[in-house]
Amino acid sequence: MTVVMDRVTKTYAGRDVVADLSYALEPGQVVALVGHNGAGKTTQIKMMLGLTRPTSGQVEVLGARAGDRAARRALGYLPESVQFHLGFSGRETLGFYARLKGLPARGHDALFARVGLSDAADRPVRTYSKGMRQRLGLAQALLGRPRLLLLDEPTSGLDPALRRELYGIVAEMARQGATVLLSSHALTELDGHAERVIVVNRGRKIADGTLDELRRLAGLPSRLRCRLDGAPRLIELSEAEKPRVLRELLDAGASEITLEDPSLDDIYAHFLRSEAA
Ligand SMILES: Nc1ncnc2c1ncn2[C@@H]1O[C@H](COP(=O)(O)OP(=O)(O)OP(=O)(O)O)[C@@H](O)[C@H]1O
Repeated sequence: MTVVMDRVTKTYAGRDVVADLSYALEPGQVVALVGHNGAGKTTQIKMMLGLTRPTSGQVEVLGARAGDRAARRALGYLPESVQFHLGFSGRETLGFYARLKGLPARGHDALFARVGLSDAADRPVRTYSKGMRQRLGLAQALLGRPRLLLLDEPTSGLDPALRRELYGIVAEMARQGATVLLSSHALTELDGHAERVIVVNRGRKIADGTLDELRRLAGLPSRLRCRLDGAPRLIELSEAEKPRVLRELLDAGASEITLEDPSLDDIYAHFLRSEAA
């Protein structure tokens, strides 16, 4: 296991911002930690980094207690908002972080190429767009080929092309055996990018599984629209009813049939609702 959270609670000013939370992350997994603002995602990441200790429970990273030297060196972290020295070039910035990780300051051309910054490496960060700064942040997180990559809201504010690229890099890291944990506000954009989703609300885990499993668990109906006898029809139907209803509609001569599965936002809202109930 890359990460083991074992009955972890973190209390700030008498309030549990992470409450009795347990899960384990495996090598090669891309896992999304999904929850509203204040759900406790960053606090969990901070405990994995060893920046703060759990009030109770254990956080284990790569077989050691979170924050131990060996675990820290095998970790890559991209904070939610990256701030760099604007006067440094990209290359100087990466060199600085490499030294902090105990790596040589130079010789990171492959990393610049990987994040698409080869041509800008020697320009000051001041001249970088938001997307370019995020790429530099990602390059910093990838230094030293981490076995655990923690990305806090990595796609917020990114355009779709850059988002796709980021997910491409994430998939490649996972193929090479790294565990990637991404935190996110929304399920929607994770479709196809995270094989497992952990939904947290007010510090508690309320769902954990693949998107298909969460879809099944939520059991929300799909919406079928069609035209039957000249009139538009809208039918809500469960997964199990789909084949029968479709057959009957086709037999009855329905046309313009479209089937809309519940969106990931619907599923997310369902879990939040069921927790509040
Ligand atoms: N050092 C701290 N002292 C007191 N309260 C804190 C501290 N750090 C976080 N909190 C509180 O803990 C709760 C969880 O915060 P956290 O940053 O983990 O949430 P999050 O899910 O990452 O949210 P966001 O998406 O806004 O980053 C919030 O209510 C926050 O105000």
